[in-house]
Amino acid sequence: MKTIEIAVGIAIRETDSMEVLVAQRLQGSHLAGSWEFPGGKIDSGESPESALVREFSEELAVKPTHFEMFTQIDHRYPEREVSLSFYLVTQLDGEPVGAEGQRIAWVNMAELAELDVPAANQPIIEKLQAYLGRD
Ligand SMILES: Nc1nc2c([nH]c(=O)n2[C@@H]2O[C@H](COP(=O)(O)OP(=O)(O)OP(=O)(O)O)[C@@H](O)[C@H]2O)c(=O)[nH]1
Ligand SMILES: [Mg+2]
Repeated sequence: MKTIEIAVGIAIRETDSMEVLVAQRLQGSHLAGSWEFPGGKIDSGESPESALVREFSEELAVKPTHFEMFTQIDHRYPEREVSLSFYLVTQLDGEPVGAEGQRIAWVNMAELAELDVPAANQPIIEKLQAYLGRD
């Protein structure tokens, strides 16, 4: 099975607690209805960082201006194999919207733990909770 390379951004902001930005996958897409971190497929010849910036523009109409590598994992779903590069996005130019009609939300770590997420994301979320604190 051919592995699909994906760039994903975990946008972080601090209000009363640490919050991250999640988006609900659209009907008709892989893992429809689950709450993902925005991102998508890296085009051939494209760098992961360029893909991250492009996907944030397409999906959220914002520009990540500060980001760093967080972690990388490979995951095999029954129907496809993905290689996911997760970035921590600490600064955005603009206010994110669901530019493709998807629901988006800023959630704290407790709220994130309650969401239905892609199976590949579970270890990432645990790492994020350890990194940001649980509340
Ligand atoms: N964006 C994103 N994709 C994820 C996450 N976790 C995870 O397993 N994936 C999987 O990685 C793949 C991402 O592809 P995508 O559908 O977002 O790709 P895309 O934005 O380029 O859309 P497209 O299919 O319309 O070209 C999907 O199979 C998705 O299920 C995540 O947190 N964010
Ligand atoms: Mg996408």
